Amino acid sequence: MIELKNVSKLYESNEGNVLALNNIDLTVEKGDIYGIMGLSGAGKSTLIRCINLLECPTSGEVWVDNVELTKLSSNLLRQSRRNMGMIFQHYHLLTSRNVEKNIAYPLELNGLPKNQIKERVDQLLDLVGLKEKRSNYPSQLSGGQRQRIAIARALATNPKILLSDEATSALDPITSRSILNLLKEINNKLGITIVLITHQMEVIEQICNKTAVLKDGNIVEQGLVSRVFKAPQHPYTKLLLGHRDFEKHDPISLDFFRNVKVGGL
Ligand SMILES: Nc1ncnc2c1ncn2[C@@H]1O[C@H](COP(=O)(O)OP(=O)(O)OP(=O)(O)O)[C@@H](O)[C@H]1O
Repeated sequence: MIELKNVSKLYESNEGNVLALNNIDLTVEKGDIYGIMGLSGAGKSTLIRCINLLECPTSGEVWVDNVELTKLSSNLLRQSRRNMGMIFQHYHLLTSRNVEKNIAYPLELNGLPKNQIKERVDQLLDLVGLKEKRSNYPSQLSGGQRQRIAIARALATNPKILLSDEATSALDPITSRSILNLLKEINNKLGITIVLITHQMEVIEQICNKTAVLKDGNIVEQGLVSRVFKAPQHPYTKLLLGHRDFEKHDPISLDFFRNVKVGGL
């Protein structure tokens, strides 16, 4: 279980301060696929990076499986992070290593013997359906294949939690769907809890069971996806979902809508 308690993040700089997260309370239960949605600048990346403390909250507590990460020494934090894999919009694969070596990388860092690394890499290649690409380099793969390898690498150390930072945003709709299906399969088969951030409401609808809507660093609504999508309570959620329906059902009008300045409507 992941719990954020009263988490705030203030970025301070000479250009001015930005309160990216404002008193966030969030609980993700074991086995959830929890989707955090919001527009650009809402604070999504900051929030997901606070879960594994890639970003340190200015105040508040982060708990994972009853351990308060915000209190851990850097050594213990490093160990705790092994329980959390992460995938990114632009994959972050190592270009000088082939597929096999990319997946093996975290296992090498953990000092696993070579024969066990090979066995684990084989299992993971099987899971993501890319056995035949084991000798290829990232530059020789499509975006969808790169993301599959990034997922395999993120799962190499058997994490209990997978964090997904806009993992399908750079992909076409069909490839995006296949990656989301893979994430769902991983959640089902391996019981891995997934937290994802996205600005695409269809991603939430396709695989998440719970969601939170983030606006200007505040969670304005959270709950079961089935409830939030059917009966949104907050005006901002209604606006986001209303726009999605508009996009889905009326693409011709949308072209017009895109060209109209909001202030001029
Ligand atoms: N390192 C930083 N220093 C200062 N301000 C930052 C920093 N990182 C993010 N911010 C600001 O914090 C706010 C939230 O940013 P964040 O990247 O978390 O939003 P986001 O919802 O992930 O946006 P996007 O979808 O565009 O990636 C923004 O106003 C951003 O400019």
